[in-house]
Amino acid sequence: MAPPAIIAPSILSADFGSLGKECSDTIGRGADWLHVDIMDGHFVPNMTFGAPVVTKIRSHVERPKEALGKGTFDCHMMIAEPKKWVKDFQKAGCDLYCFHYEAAINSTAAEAPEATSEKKTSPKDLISYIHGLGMRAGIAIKPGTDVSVLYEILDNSNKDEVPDMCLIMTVEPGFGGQKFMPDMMPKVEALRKRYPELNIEVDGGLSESTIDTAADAGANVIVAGSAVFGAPDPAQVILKLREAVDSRR
Ligand SMILES: O=C(CO)[C@@H](O)[C@H](O)COP(=O)(O)O
Ligand SMILES: [Fe+2]
Repeated sequence: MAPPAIIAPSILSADFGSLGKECSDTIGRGADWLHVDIMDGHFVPNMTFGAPVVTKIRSHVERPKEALGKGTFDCHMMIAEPKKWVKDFQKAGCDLYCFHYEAAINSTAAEAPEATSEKKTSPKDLISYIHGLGMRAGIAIKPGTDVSVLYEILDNSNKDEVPDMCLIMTVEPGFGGQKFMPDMMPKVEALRKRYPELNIEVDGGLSESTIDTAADAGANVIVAGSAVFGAPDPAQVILKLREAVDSRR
C-alpha cells in the first residue's frame, strides 16, 4: 500500500515579514511538514534565503518527535552546490535535505572533501553524507529529467545510499504560483508501480483542482504554496489535499 498523505505547504508563498508565526500557524492548521525552498540564483533564476533564516524559523516550530514526523523541515535545495551546504542546514534544523539530481551530477567533491574521494559527486555519496549527519535525504528531478535516472539510485542494497523520498517537479523550479504540468504524471506512476512504499513528492501548481491528478498517479507528499497561503481557509485546503491522497490508498 502507498504511504499516507503528507501535506507540506511551501513557505515560499508565506508572508516573509512574519515567517516564524506563519510557519507555526501552518503546522497548527494541520500541515505535516513545512516545505522550505532554498534558491541560490545559479541553479534557478531566483534567490530565497539560507541557513540563518532556517535557524530562526526552527525556533518557532517544534522538532519532529520521530523521523519525518509532524514539524519536519523539508528543505528543497535548488542550489548548484548541494554538498557544500549540508552541514549548515543540519545545524540550522533541517530534517530532510532534498537536493537536485541535476546539481549533484555536475558538482565536485571539492565542496566537501571528507564526503568522498571521487572527483565528481555522485548522488549516492551525497545521500550517504546526508544520512551520516543525521538527516533524511531526498532527491529531486526537474521536468526535463527522465525518471529512469532514479532507478539505479533506488535499486541499491546499501540503504545508507538510498533516498528517503523522491521529488518529481511539476513545474520548472524557481518560482511559486506556476501552472501544474500533468505530463509529469507518468513519472509518478512509474515510480509508484516500481516502489509501492516510496515517499513520492510532487511540487508545483498543486491545488484542489490538480490534486486528483497527482493522487491518481500515486503521489503522497504534496507541496502546495499559493494554494495554501493564498486561501481564505488554509486548514480546509490542507484537509482537502490530504483526503484526496488518503482516499486512494
Ligand atoms: O520549488 C518550488 C518552486 O520552485 C515550489 O515549492 C513552489 O514554491 C510551489 O509553489 P506553488 O506552485 O504551490 O505556488
Ligand atoms: Fe519546492
